[in-house]
Amino acid sequence: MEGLCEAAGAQVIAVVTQKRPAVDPRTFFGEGKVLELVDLVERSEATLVVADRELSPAQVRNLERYLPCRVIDRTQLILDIFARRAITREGRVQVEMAQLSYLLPRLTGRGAEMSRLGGGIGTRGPGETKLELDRRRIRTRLTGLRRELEAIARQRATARDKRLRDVPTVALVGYTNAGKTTLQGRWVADKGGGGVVGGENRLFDTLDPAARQVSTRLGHPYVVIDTVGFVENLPHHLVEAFRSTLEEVRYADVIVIVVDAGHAPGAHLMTTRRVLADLSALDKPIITFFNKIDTVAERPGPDVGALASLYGSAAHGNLEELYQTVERQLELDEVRVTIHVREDDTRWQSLLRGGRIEHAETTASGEWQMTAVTSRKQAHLWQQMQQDGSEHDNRHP
Ligand SMILES: Nc1nc2c(ncn2[C@@H]2O[C@H](COP(=O)(O)OP(=O)(O)OP(=O)(O)O)[C@@H](O)[C@H]2O)c(=O)[nH]1
Ligand SMILES: [Mg+2]
Repeated sequence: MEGLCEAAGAQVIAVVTQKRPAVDPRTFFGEGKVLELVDLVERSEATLVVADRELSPAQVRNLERYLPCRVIDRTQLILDIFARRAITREGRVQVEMAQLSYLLPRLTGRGAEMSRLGGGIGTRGPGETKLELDRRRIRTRLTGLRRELEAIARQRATARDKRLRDVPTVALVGYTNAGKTTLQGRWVADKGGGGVVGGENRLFDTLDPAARQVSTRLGHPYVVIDTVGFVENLPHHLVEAFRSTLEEVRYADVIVIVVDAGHAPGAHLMTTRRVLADLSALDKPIITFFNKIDTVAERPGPDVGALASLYGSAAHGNLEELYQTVERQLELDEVRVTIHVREDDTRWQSLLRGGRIEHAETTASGEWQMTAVTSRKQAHLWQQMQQDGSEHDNRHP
């Protein structure tokens, strides 16, 4: 919560917690705690109170009656961060939809309600959102935004179809600030020759999934997709609005969960897996990658070790091992195969798409014997072709 506040540009003065069998339906916190808050706000001259749960509109109103400052909830805070970060049209449309859906049930139809919202955290709207829009106009706007988003989603699906036809995809997912964008940048630098894109040390730095192509040593291409970071209790409106963006994860061939090994790795891994479950993506090949290993004294730390044994395919900060695991999963890793072919049979050339001949000689029976290095997938296709055995089979794998 403190991280989220800082991401929204707020400075955290104090953290107040309360343990209670049930929330007070009127003021969320109990009466004594509210009075304690009033005192704290007055003494510290704080200008904002953020509740780490979703508040009802009535609870916000009642709290603001006591407190000499604005009161917002976790959802509003996250919406605000997203509004600041959204860059592309799709990102902006998604955030605005989420903001308006959040706002809609909170409007009472009286102008006074709306004019109470001044500037500052939790009130920012992207684009031409005007907070004085009434309900009907908000609904009309929502319909328009939904249409626009559908059109963008169609474009995205077309682009994705085109990409999927050609190359397999790896999606980097994980808690916000885990290091996904940085990892993608290094991947591209190590494998694709592209420049490194440095991630920013701030929450929800990436809102728009960026796809970048890399290739294996043998030249087989694949795409690494960076995605929006997860956080626990991601507001429902946001999950809905960002569904088309998150869809990218569902279409990936392999998912790499990036975990900051030095920062609540267990809790963040659970949150990430829960979001993946929501996206029905848990049945995909998943590789858990423990990142920022340099920040933990022991390597790997005891909890990281336990998590790693729980989620078998984990790699500890070793990038080469990660690339290899991913490429093996995509069947793009190198294998060595020995083949026997007649001189006039040229089908073997398809085996070498992106591969190379390591050794060749003529055998006593007049056949060629060759040792080829190629991808597992090509070798597999070659084997199938041999089994099909048709002389005229000139399909290109
Ligand atoms: N010490 C250390 N810091 C790292 C490592 N990888 C990334 N970082 C830092 O962690 C911060 C966050 O990195 P990003 O790559 O932006 O993280 P992200 O997961 O893309 O974050 P969001 O897009 O906000 O979800 C940046 O300041 C990085 O420099 C690492 O291996 N070690
Ligand atoms: Mg990022």
